[in-house]
Amino acid sequence: MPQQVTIFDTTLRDGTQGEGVSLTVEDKLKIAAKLDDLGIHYIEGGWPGSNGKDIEFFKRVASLSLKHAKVTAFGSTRRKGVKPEEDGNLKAILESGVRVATIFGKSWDFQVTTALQTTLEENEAMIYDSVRYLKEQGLEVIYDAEHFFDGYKNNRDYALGTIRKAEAAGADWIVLCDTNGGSMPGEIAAIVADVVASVKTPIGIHAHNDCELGVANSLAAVQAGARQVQGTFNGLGERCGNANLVSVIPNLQLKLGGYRCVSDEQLATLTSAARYVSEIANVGMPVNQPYVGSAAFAHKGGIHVSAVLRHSKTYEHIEPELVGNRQRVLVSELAGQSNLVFKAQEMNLDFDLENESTKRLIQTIKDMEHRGYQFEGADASLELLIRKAYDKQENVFTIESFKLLVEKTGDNPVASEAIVKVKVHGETVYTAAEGNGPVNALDNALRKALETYYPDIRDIHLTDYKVRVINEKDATAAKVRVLIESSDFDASWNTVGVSENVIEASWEAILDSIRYALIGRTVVLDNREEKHERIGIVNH
Ligand SMILES: CC(=O)SCCNC(=O)CCNC(=O)[C@H](O)C(C)(C)COP(=O)(O)OP(=O)(O)OC[C@H]1O[C@@H](n2cnc3c(N)ncnc32)[C@H](O)[C@@H]1OP(=O)(O)O
Ligand SMILES: CC(=O)C(=O)O
Repeated sequence: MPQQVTIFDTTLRDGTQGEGVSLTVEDKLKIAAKLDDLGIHYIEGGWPGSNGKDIEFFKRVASLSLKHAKVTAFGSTRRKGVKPEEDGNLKAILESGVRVATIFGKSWDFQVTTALQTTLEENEAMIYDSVRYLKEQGLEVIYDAEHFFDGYKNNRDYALGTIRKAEAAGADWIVLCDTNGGSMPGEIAAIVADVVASVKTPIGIHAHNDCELGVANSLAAVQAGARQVQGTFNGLGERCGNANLVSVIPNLQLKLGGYRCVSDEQLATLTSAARYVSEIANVGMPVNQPYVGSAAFAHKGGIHVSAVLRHSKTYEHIEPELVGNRQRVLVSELAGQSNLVFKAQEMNLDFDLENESTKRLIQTIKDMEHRGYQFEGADASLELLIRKAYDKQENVFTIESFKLLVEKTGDNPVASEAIVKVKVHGETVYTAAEGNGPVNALDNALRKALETYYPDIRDIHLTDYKVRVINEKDATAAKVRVLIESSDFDASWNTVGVSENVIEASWEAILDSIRYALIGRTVVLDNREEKHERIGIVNH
């Protein structure tokens, strides 16, 4: 039977102590519901003694009717010299209506005398009284032993004495915190093993990531006998963050063997849950985030791709689907034929990959990347290149010319106007449009020219625009790479343009975006609708 490890998520409390993280009550509720779906056992919703937002969260969270998770409110032990029943923090926890309280107290003698500015005995009494009081009120109590590892290293007897007070008062869990994140896995393992042998209460671990060991230290603690892991999603948290549960969970369940945190079905939603939290928290996830990042199973080197297509195990440590991720192949100057085979299959393109065009296409891609293009983030431009190489391009329009007028008069904002001359289905169309900048004006003028023929174009929007200088040493004469993301109601796609002129680079990316979007769209000619089939497509 696998050993159950309890997962305690503190994204909504410790995670919000991370720089740049600020969650509204709605954000917190959405994240709580997602964590519950994933099978997280405890969700620490916030510190009701700290602010009104957290008080509101606890009022509203009951309406979520969570299926798995217990919601817990955080707070400190009673203030020095204050009775627990008169302590504001403890009162706020009780008033929040939770059935589980998580309170932290000091384990490090130095912290007691320096930060709390009280005596070692009063600190022990603060811990005992607070846990006892909450237990008497009928709550489950998780006791977080702040700075436990630093305290243990400085004064083992005192540190152990503080958690014995929590145990004597009836704590349900004692969680050892590496609050400053400075401990090494070997130290964590040895100290946890000593604690597990010294107290009867189940032990947990709360590790911070200051030495990039939050996950490693959590695993070491579990192997030494801890049965609860506290952490946050995507490692959000103060300074360098907390142990990243998104890595802790699959490591425990898929790697260490013998541990279980959530069901296999729930584990298969890990990637979408991590991405959801990243979206709601508005904190981007690194593409190379283990297990769930978009590059976690992305292969770029031709040799790797060739092997992975023969068997994914050659370059993948797990099947990505176990955590809800997927294999990807990137096409770049490091690509070989295998990268294109994969891409063509992924894009459902039907052409003979054995012919000479494939080799020429790879060379074209390598030459273009040398000139500054980057296709790994521009799948739509890549698809157009592949189609062109195999003569499977739908040339729905050609640009004859464009003109731009950028004018600044007096204190007025700069005005931009574009005129484009486009040949579409044999007809020449002139259009003019204004925009909030020259690129926007061009985009608007092109759409205006095409929308009579392709009414769907109104649903397409430019959703992201990035410019990168690619040979900085030439200053204003440097080349720029423009990456554009566009979307409609169903999908989003990325295109690239490169030039020494930012407008030309943008124009190239816009044209690719619109050309890609119009593949297979319905065209209106003489008030008749004609459905254009996507050519070169295999239907599976
Ligand atoms: C390791 C952790 O992550 S702990 C969590 C840290 N997170 C936060 O602090 C976020 C929320 N905090 C807050 O909103 C505020 O700090 C509050 C409301 C809790 C307290 O605000 P204030 O009353 O203005 O106190 P302030 O923040 O300046 O100082 C902390 C006080 O808490 C006391 N304190 C610190 N730890 C503890 C503890 N474990 N038990 C009891 N008291 C404690 C300090 O001694 C100090 O009190 P003192 O000045 O009487 O000595
Ligand atoms: C309790 C807590 O958040 C810490 O010690 O890091």
